Amino acid sequence: MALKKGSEVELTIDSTAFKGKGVGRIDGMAVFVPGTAPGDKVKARITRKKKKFIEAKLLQITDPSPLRIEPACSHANVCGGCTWQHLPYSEQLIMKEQHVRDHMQRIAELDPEIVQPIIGCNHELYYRNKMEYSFATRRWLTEEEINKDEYVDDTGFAAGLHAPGRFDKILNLNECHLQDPVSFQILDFVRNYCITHQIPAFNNRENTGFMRHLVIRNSYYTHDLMVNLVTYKDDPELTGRLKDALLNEFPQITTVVNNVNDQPNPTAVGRFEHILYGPGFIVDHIGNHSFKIHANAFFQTNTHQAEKLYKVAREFAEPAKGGHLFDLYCGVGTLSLFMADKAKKVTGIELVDVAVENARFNASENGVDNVEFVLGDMKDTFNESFLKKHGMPDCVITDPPRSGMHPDVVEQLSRLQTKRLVYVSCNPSTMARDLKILKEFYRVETVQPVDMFPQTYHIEAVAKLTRI
Ligand SMILES: C[S@@+](CC[C@H](N)C(=O)[O-])C[C@H]1O[C@@H](n2cnc3c(N)ncnc32)[C@H](O)[C@@H]1O
Repeated sequence: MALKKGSEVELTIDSTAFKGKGVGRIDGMAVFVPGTAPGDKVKARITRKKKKFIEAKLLQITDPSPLRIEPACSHANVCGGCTWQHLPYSEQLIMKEQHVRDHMQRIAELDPEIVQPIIGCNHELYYRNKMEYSFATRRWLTEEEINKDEYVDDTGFAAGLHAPGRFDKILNLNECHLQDPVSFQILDFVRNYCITHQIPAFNNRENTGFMRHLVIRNSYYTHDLMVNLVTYKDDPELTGRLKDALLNEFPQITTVVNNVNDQPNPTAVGRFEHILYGPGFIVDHIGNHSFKIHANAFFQTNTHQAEKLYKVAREFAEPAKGGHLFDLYCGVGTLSLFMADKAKKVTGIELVDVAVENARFNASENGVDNVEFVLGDMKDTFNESFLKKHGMPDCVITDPPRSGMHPDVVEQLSRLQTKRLVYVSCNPSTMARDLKILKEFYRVETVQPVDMFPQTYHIEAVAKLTRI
């Protein structure tokens, strides 16, 4: 069989790779086919051929895997939000655990046996406390729509989620099952309001238009509900009218904010923010503590499961009892407060100023006085003079973003004389990359996968390291 770009191939999918793609083999060569399940027999077209692997696009499932189930959502096969809805949750968990094992073995070169059985989530749908929807003037057309004979309108106003791997195309959502149902109702209302009142979506090619994103945050325990309108221009009259319409339709909304991002970058974080209604933040709980969360501050998106994750981190940090704990990449101080009662002192570092403000407020609001939070970029802040000023830690918890830790931070941790390091990560590949370096200085004792994101390939994991 000719294995070159454009060739059609037939194969059986036997496993999944990280990022959710199905993997089959032709002549011993791994072929990655997105949208497939182990056991599927498929026809696919080669889109990329590298020395060690091939990427292919699914053309047809000729014999579906017995594992397949009917997805809950009609967008499941084309949406970038959930890519594993065609698999039962029990299978998703098996695959996620295996991915963590594979990463520890292949990238970190660790014994995969250190990976513990995964901790699953009780809620398979509607588990998110935050959704970030986007608007666009052009909507993503599925192949089926493109191949239809009649004309398909792809202009106008689309509101929804990105098509997989595409930042310029938005899948116009008719349903979504990741956050409380009110979240999609608000999206649908804003879309209809904008179309009726001729408020244009942002056009990311020409940098024109108005509506960029809609971010909805709801708290799991207090039922606070925040709507964040992210716009390209600052137009208080227009956003004021939209806010009034929203409050009229959804009286349960507790706060409305407007982030104005007048720069080309696609982020939902504005250059500045207006509070249009309510306090400008929501309050949620993890464990015994309550947390004030502003629109642009990080908060674990699965509140219920975050408590399980933090319990693992707390158990792994055990030797810190009575000692000094560092909470690197601390966000709004959630882990710091979760650990504070067992430490003499906790020092957190965080890049985002409003998150640090929230962290300080959260500490005082919860009556916790043995924590301090430092604003700064980890790679510049976490240095010798920081250690001189704040003292040596007995235990360090690090919870970096998806990209993992900056090499300078890994190097600093390698030098640090701390007994225990607890690494919390939402990306096993960058965690494995960092562990490969850290294992020269620390024994990686155990890795605990915790599923925070059902229906997706994403997986959180916590590693326990002890200084050699
Ligand atoms: C995965 S979150 C973890 C937050 C917190 N531990 C929690 O559980 O809510 C990562 C945090 O790192 C912060 N961050 C990202 N890059 C950073 C950097 N270079 N220096 C310091 N903090 C950073 C983000 O703003 C975010 O709050």
